[in-house]
Amino acid sequence: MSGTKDVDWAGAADAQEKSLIKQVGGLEVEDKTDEAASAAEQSLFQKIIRKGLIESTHDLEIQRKDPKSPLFSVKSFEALNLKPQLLKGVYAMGFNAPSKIQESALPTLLADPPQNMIAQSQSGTGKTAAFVLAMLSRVDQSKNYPQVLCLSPTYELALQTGEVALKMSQFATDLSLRYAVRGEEIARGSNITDHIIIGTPGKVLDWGLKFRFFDLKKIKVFVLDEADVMIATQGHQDQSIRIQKQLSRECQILLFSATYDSTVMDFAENIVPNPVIIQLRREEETVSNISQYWVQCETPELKYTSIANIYGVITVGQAIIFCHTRKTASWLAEKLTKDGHTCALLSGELSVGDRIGVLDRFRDGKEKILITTNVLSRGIDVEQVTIVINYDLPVDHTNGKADCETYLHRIGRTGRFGKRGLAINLVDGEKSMEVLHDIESHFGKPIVKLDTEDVSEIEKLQK
Ligand SMILES: Nc1ncnc2c1ncn2[C@@H]1O[C@H](COP(=O)(O)OP(=O)(O)OP(=O)(O)O)[C@@H](O)[C@H]1O
Repeated sequence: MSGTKDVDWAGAADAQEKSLIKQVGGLEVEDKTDEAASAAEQSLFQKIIRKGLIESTHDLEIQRKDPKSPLFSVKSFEALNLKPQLLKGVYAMGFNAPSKIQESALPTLLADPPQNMIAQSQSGTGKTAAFVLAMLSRVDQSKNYPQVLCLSPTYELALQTGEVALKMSQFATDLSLRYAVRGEEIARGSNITDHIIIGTPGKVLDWGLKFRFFDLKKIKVFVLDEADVMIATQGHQDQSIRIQKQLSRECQILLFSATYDSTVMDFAENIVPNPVIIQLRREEETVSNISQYWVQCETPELKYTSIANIYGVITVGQAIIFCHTRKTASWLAEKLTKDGHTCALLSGELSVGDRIGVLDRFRDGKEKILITTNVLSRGIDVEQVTIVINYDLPVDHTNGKADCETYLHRIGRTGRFGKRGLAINLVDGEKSMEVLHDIESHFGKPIVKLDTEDVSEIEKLQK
């Protein structure tokens, strides 16, 4: 899948540069965190930057409503009795064997009589591929009306799912798909003849209920994708429920989510009657292979000096620096660039396409330092990052307390795949010292003080 080719990176950098010059008048830190990237944008960004399947060694938890029904899982796609064209499509996508969640979900997804399902596993574990395969398998091509309906939270996410469906059905040429998203129009009084509809809740409601372009009662499979993102959008929850109420009692209802908090669960149980629930626990991340340090520096200037000192002494592969606000991030990028470092700046005001462009350049090693706000702490996977610097420690913006989960996500960007990584935290006062102590006691691993004025101390970092 592309998404990077149209990116005008230089243009984006120029635009950032201009806004940076406009914005940055002094050193005072703007009290605005970078929350601009919505849940849907984050999800899209992660999907696009992901290079493949995230393998998990963690166990699945499966709850069945019917304890008598045997639970089985498959180790191969052949065992699923798929239509030959679909099996061919799956292999053409480079899938050799089902992923962990697919092993257990697919037999249930394809079972007869159909069963409802709620499935949760972290982003990238193969959920989309699983439900798309179920969607495609249930279509009866001899009937020219919509039989499968998939709701996505946004236009872009709907298109992503559609692309997977198109690839997987590349050999099933008589299967057709239609997007129900903004910009797609149909003449009044028409009937949709495509087998599959993928769309956003508002448009689907219009097409199905208001204009009756298709019959919701004839839908055999109803998929709610990215339920966690869906409920984060005002109105989507109600629209989804209104659609669900129109479906026949036999319709198979499937709900997928990357997270599993109580709001998602409440929504899921409200909309999916009598489901099989499959959960893949998130891989525990640890800080065990990351050396953590902290540096006392009371002012932004001193924070800058300590970064410069570290760079002056040791050879750093690639680094990510996390700031609390866009303004600080812009200021730091400008200052480091002036001092001859090649830096990239990534923050929430960039479009998803521009963010991908910045990240691609960093991955290719065109810049050695990536400065960012929280936008990036999840989902990025750059193998060569050897050092993470918390220019500002992560705090929960609602109460100002240590945000340990974000800390783990941030420093988890280094020391991946068992390699040793380095995390340096800049502490600029009592408040951030408190935050540091909270993080230290949360993970139960010491964060060691580092004097960046002392060359021999910095040299030790490399050993
Ligand atoms: N069985 C498989 N073998 C190899 N690669 C796979 C397999 N299933 C999915 N993939 C690939 O792994 C990546 C992640 O899969 P997918 O998008 O289905 O995950 P997801 O759990 O739906 O993620 P999200 O929650 O972000 O929607 C994709 O690039 C997909 O092509």
